[in-house]
Amino acid sequence: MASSSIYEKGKEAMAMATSVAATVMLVRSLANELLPNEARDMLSYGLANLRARMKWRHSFSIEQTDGPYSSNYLFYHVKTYLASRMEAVGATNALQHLRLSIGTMDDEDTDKLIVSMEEGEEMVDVYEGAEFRWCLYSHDVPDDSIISRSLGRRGGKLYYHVTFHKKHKAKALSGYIDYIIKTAKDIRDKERPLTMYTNDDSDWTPEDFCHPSNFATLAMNHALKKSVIDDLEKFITRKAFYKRIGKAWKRGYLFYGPPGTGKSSLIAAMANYLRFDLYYLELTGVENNSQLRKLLLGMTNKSILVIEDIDCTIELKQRDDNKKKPPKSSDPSKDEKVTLSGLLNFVDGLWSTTGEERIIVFTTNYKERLDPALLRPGRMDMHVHMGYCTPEAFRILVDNYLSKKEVPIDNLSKKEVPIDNHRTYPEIDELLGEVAVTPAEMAEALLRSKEDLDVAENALTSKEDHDDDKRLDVALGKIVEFLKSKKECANKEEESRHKKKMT
Ligand SMILES: Nc1ncnc2c1ncn2[C@@H]1O[C@H](COP(=O)(O)OP(=O)(O)OP(=O)(O)O)[C@@H](O)[C@H]1O
Repeated sequence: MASSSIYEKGKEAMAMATSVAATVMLVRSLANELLPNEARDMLSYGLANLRARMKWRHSFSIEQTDGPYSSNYLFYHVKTYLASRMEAVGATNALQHLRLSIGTMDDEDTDKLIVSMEEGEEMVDVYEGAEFRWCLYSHDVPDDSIISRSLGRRGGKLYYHVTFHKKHKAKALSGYIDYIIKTAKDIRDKERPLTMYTNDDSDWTPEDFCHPSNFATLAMNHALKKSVIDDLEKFITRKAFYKRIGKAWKRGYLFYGPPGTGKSSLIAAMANYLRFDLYYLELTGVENNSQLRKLLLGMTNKSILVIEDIDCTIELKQRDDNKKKPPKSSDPSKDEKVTLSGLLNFVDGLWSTTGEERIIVFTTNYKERLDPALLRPGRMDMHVHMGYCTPEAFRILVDNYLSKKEVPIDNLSKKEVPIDNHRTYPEIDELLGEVAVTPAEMAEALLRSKEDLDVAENALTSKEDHDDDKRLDVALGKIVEFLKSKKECANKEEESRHKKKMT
């Protein structure tokens, strides 16, 4: 009985489903026959739109106000972030597929070309697998428009509207916005001009820092350069680690080597790479610990403290030797003379309370003259030897000074083609093994031969005379001559030293 009743109900349901399906098909074919094409298109567009609205249901806006930058903080961070996303896709792609445009920044004091979103344009950004649809609107949309009605009247000039799937609401409000702010801050940090400070008694004097040195142009062995970059990278990403182990978030470097080997250039490259300001501390000019304390506290975070030529600060070494003598005043921190090891202890104490990243760099031409206390583990984390010009470093200098050919890397920038090989290289490599030439001397020789070439080329008229290979032959030929004459001088000096010894 029961089974026959289930069978009957199943039959009824089948009949009902068949009739509904038949009705739907009938309505669809009637609609297809009776409705004009435009109406059919509108219907399907409306349905698609409705489906999209259901899917992209959640949204919010970030608006620009008439106030200063600080009150537009989030708006400009979003602007910077979206511009970088567009640049990441490539300007041409962006123009074609996302309808984005290239314009000048109108809200900041710069005429730098940037890719930015224009009013009414739309772009999709993907964060951790979630899609976020961004659009830029202006408050001038009429009050009765769909946008105004759905979003409410906007008080500012422009606003970004972002739409996303409802399931990504939590991700949008926490992770995504934080990510946008962090990315934009990093970009702005990179674009921020750097400052170099020097000390005058107990005050810092600022100056614009625009040293062109960077890791690409720095002539040093690749493996050593990479180890410095890796160390910096590791350091700046380890805030939590330093906090956990209760140590000041600082890193100490000692750069040593003969004059002209690039110690100052390496410091400049580090500052440009990290976008850190530089504080050049002239220790001999600091009277006592209270002045030193004031200077150290006056430093901003994300900065590099540089103390150059510490081997020359003999006075400080003597102070170190005499430091066992008791201070005159009852408050030792006030008039006690500054010493190198005292400085390091001071730095440790003061910087451990700031919780921000700081770097300290010492340079010396004579590492062997340094107080062993300075060299012991834990004082300077990395010792970097800057040496005489090697064949590897020489090739970097040749690229810096003589490379002329350029190839486009994208639509906005070009890269110079490296000069990987030349018939003079084996001879030059051999000579570099025999004579000690600093990168500074080599850079000067390359500059001289480039200038000579430029003068000679300006006097030429025929096209073939500008041949790049011939240019290189002449320039590198001069470098061979320069190295040979250096070798001759060195041999003569050696001979006369030898003669003096014999007599
Ligand atoms: N390794 C290098 N790579 C590129 N250029 C270099 C290098 N070393 C020196 N130069 C060139 O020589 C100039 C002087 O070098 P720099 O001041 O960096 O050397 P230094 O080792 O700091 O010298 P010093 O000990 O006398 O202060 C630089 O401005 C740069 O043009």
